[in-house]
Amino acid sequence: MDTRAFNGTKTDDSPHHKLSDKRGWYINWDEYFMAIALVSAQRSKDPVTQVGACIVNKDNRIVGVGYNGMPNGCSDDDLPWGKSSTNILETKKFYVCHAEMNAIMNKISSNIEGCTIFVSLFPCNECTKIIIQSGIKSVVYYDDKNIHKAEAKASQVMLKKANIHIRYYMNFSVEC
Ligand SMILES: Nc1nc(=O)n([C@H]2C[C@H](O)[C@@H](COP(=O)(O)O)O2)cc1CO
Ligand SMILES: [Zn+2]
Repeated sequence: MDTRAFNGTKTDDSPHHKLSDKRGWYINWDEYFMAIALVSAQRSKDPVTQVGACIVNKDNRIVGVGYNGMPNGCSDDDLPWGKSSTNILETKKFYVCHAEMNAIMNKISSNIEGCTIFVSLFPCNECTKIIIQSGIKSVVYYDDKNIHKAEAKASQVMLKKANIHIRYYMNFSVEC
C-alpha cells in the first residue's frame, strides 16, 4: 500500500491547539476513509487487482466496507482467479464480487441514501448501477487505471446522468 492515502495532514491550525496540547498532525476524514478502503483491498485474493470500498454517511460514520472476492459459500480455492483462459468460464470474470457491491451488500444501515463511497479503483458499470440504485450520492476514487475501458466510460455516463458527484482522491499534504 502506498502512503498517498494518509501522509498526515496538518489538520488543526487553531491557536487553541498550543494551549490544549492537542495533536495537530492527524489524518483528515478523506485520508481516514480512503485508508480504510485501501487496507480492505489488502484482504483480496485477486492476484492482479485488489480493490477496497468504504461507505460513509453524512455524519462521517462508516456504514459498509468491502473488497473483491468470491461469493459467500464459494471457496476462493475452487473458483478461478486467472483471466488468460480462452474459456471465459475458467476465468474470474463471471465469479468475482466487486468491492463496491460487497460494501453495499455488507451495509449495516438499512438506508444508505446520500452516502459517499470511497473506492480504491474507479467503479465498473455493474457496480455503478448498484451504487446508483442504493442511493449513494458521491464517489471518491483513488486509482483510475481502468478509466480507458468501456465499462468505466459507461460508469461515467450513468454517474453524470444520475447526478452522482465523482471526485478523484487527492491528499493535500501541507509542507511546513
Ligand atoms: N472497481 C472495481 N472493483 C473491483 O472489485 N474490481 C475487481 C474485479 C476483479 O477481481 C479485479 C479486476 O481484475 P483485473 O481485470 O484488473 O485483472 O478487480 C474491479 C474494478 C474495476 O472496475
Ligand atoms: Zn464493479
